[in-house]
Amino acid sequence: MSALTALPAWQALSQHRDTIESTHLRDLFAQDPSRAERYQLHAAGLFLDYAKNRINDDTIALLCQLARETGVEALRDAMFRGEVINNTEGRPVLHTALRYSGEGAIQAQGEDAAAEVRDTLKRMKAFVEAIHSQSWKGYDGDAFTDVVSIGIGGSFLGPKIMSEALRPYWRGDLRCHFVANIDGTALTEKLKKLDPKRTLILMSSKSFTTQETLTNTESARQWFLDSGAPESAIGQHFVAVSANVPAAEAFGIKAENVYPMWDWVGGRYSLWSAIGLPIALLVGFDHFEALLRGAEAMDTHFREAPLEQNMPALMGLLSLWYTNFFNSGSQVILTYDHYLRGLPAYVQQLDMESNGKGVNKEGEPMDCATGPVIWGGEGTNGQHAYHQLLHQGSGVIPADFILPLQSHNPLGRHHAMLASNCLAQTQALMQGKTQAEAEAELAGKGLDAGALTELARHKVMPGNKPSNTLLMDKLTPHTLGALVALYEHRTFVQGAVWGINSFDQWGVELGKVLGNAILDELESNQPKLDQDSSTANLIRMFRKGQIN
Ligand SMILES: O=P(O)(O)OC[C@H]1O[C@](O)(CO)[C@@H](O)[C@@H]1O
Repeated sequence: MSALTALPAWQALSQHRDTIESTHLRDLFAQDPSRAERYQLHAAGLFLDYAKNRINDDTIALLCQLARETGVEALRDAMFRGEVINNTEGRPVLHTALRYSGEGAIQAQGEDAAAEVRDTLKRMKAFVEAIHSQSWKGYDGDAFTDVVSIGIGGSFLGPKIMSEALRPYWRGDLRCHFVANIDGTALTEKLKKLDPKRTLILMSSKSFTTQETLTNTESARQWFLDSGAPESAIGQHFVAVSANVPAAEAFGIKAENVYPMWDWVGGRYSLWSAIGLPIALLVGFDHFEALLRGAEAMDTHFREAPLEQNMPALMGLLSLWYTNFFNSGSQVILTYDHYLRGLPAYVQQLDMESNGKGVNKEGEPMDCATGPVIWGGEGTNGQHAYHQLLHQGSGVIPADFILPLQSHNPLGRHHAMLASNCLAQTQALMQGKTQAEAEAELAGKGLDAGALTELARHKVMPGNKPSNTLLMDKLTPHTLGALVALYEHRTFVQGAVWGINSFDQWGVELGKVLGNAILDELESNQPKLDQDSSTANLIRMFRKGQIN
């Protein structure tokens, strides 16, 4: 047993689970009419109803005790102070500094991170306004109409998904096209519709070493030059965001066109930095700042609210409750808003790259599960597909339902219908359907008693399936910022309890190294194949371009 699973709170939760297991959620609601009032929270413009979780007051008390025994609050405070909590890379973790609007300093290994952020925001603002006012134009005097944003992972998902989420706020004078994959089709399909004279290429790579991003940018440069643009025009059309300014300059991007990133911001936490420039270009700098303020409001709440009333802490602890005490290997995020359809993929990267770890900070193997599989999609589409498994599958898959109360596109009864589906799903998962209810539904349909009982068995839904419901008045830059920061901190809380480093990603680095070695073999004519027999055979086929 590890120090973690031996903790008094962990042990108490293991026993408490049996108490909870013996009571159906439906009965918990029946026994306590005030349940919804007791298990709800407001923070930073968001409302969380967590009453449909398999919990009682003891569960919350024990989960908060576990957080205290594992030092979650101390680690949180150390993160905000800029201490080196990413121990394997020797770095502070300061994405919260990116949205800090105070005047004070935040020390990050001898630098004032807050001052650097303020300077960068000023530069970003000037850049965005120059493009919008058309004081910065293409080399032939044309205003920019299109931006191609090249980046991958955290340098892609945040800007893309948040831009989609803020579509109602787009200015309308610029389009943005996101290219991440090394698959040449991705870039080719985007570029073939664009006019190089009116296109700005925005390349985002914290490390400036990522194969996909470097290769896509090189190909975009070639496309630009092949169109007849002079080499001297590169400076007007290519901008980069990177923590590696010398490498960006060596690549041919002018120093004044390189916007900084810092080692103390993880890629998957970086949309608040210059990595978010595509968002600012699409919605304008005021809305980008509102996004930062929403995140900052959630930071303040996370920092100040006691654990029992702390939205990210409670969501993180509830997630851990199911992962570690109910063996739920996955969790689903269901957004009832078309603009938020990308959020599950965003949280998937955020959570799985952060908490997909098998050893703790000391490098010792974990003896309990860590990061669950995160997946999801937009309602109501999923109701006609994978919700079947949520309702009648054999495991427990906790769900987060997210619903803005007002639509940006009020259209007849659409929004009420959308909301009714969202609420009905949370209710159906919680209540389920008993054998008696299923039989009552079938009565009068002309079935004999045996057939009726048998068919009813297929219609039984166990219920007792937990969910959170997150509401906001409307999806705005502010509420979106708060929502994303909520998931960031929820991820942090789980990693802190598990005692893992949520801020490195050695697993994804392995693929990069092996990929380069195999690339050399694919492009070589030498028969030498220093690979296992399966990989060697696949390489041979690629060299031939034929499967036979
Ligand atoms: O911004 P970079 O350095 O190009 O990295 C892109 C992405 O690659 C990763 O390192 C892993 O593939 C992510 O963490 C990161 O967001």
